[in-house]
Amino acid sequence: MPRPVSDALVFFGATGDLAYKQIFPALHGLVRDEGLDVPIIGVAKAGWSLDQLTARARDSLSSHGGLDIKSFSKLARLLRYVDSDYNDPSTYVRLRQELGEAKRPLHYLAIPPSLFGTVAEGLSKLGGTGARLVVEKPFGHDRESAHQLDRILNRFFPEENIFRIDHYLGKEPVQNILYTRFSNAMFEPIWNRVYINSIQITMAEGFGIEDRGKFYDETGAIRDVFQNHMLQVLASLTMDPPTGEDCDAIRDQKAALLKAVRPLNDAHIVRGQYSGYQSAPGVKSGSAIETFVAAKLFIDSWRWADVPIYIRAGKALPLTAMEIMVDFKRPPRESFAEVVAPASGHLRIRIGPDVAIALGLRVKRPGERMEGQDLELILTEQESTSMPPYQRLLGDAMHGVGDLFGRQDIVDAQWRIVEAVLNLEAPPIAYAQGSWGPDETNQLIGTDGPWHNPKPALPCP
Ligand SMILES: NC(=O)C1=CN([C@@H]2O[C@H](COP(=O)(O)OP(=O)(O)OC[C@H]3O[C@@H](n4cnc5c(N)ncnc54)[C@H](OP(=O)(O)O)[C@@H]3O)[C@@H](O)[C@H]2O)C=CC1
Ligand SMILES: O=C1O[C@H](COP(=O)(O)O)[C@@H](O)[C@H](O)[C@H]1O
Repeated sequence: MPRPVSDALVFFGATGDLAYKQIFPALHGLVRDEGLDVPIIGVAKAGWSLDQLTARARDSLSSHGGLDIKSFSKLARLLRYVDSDYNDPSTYVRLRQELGEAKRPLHYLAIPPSLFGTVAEGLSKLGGTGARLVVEKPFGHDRESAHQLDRILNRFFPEENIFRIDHYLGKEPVQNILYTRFSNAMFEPIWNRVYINSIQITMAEGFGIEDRGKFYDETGAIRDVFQNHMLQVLASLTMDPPTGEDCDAIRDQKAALLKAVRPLNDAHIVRGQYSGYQSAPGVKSGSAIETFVAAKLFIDSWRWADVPIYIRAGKALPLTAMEIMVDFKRPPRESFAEVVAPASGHLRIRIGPDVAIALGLRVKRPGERMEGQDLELILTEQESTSMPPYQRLLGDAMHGVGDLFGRQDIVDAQWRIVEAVLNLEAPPIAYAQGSWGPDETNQLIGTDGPWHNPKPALPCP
């Protein structure tokens, strides 16, 4: 049965980094492509006016995603602003006034996670039924606080109206991992411990924490991207095929997979902090927050037993790119008496900034001798021109469609994996900005290495 469409969109965190980089472009896209025509209300406490918020939206579009004058004027007409502290009860009274006739608003919490509970409680006093709540990651600060947060949210919102957003699930190339695996019968027979040696997933960011010091210094790389984005990508890559077609078919298999991932311990993790991090505004001096994490994981299942999976994510690395490398085993003996480079046979999946799926093969070099070379067959390569993830996900949430959002048991399984490494006593290891993180990551990968370092994006033709 079609669900009613939300009749207003409220976004908390209107002056923040996420709003600037992603939310304004998504709202602009929804107005331009999907005719979004409801009040859009930003809430923050910067002391801004509506004109300042509109100017910020214009600036955001010029730098991220492009400004279409007609759509922007419509967006500007729909835009409202409430400047108030989320801890102040009058914020919600003023919000109710701005909502006017709207009865089924979508509230999007793009704010520090420590405020999710306070805002959800404030919203519950607005009255009416049918309001939806979109909650950003990280969902909670650890496993226990995620349970507590669930209890709070479930007190005020029915489960079907809660949308736990992880924008990686809205990324076209992440959806394509599942699509390619399960739409080509050739992959399933080799997608296991018999044929796969190891897997590497790297999320590299060529920039630091910029002006997000306050948020980041309460969060760190494990909570910011590893517990959510990276483990979601891992689940898409390694889960069993979905059975059934309802919206939980994929999520059920992801939950089963994540529950089989062995929890991390300190022997299987390297935490790093880039030099200079502690002088960023908002960061405490002596901070032990990690800006880099590398981990070795195992999945305790028949399919994946003993296959090491290496995940790395960090800021201030040499470039911005996300790539997966699935390293296939060599044949049981080398028939041509050659020394073959590591990862000669592989599947390389590039998630961003450009997109590619490439099959690495060893083929004969032309000539008289049976001598080979490593080549890549690029299966798909395209510029990322698809719908931006936040546009896709906010559009879905407005329509009450939850397929691409997290679920309570999945979030819990993700926290379970990282729980023991969230508060390690050993401080993070310093690494130079522009390097690939601490040298200790090479010991972590050992003979399963070397690490596959993604290359810069190819220039557009
Ligand atoms: N930035 C990113 O690239 C991404 C961020 N996210 C998630 O989005 C969320 C927000 O992150 P980000 O935008 O980077 O954070 P920022 O610190 O940049 O923004 C926080 C926002 O919350 C507002 N705020 C904080 N405290 C209060 C308060 N007491 N009352 C009113 N407003 C308040 C701030 O308003 P004011 O400026 O007025 O203080 C600001 O608008 C996080 O959960 C993060 O995990 C998810 C994906 C990507
Ligand atoms: O959630 C977050 O994601 C971004 C990276 O997102 P991407 O789509 O650009 O890969 C990261 O920079 C940020 O720290 C984190 O909060």
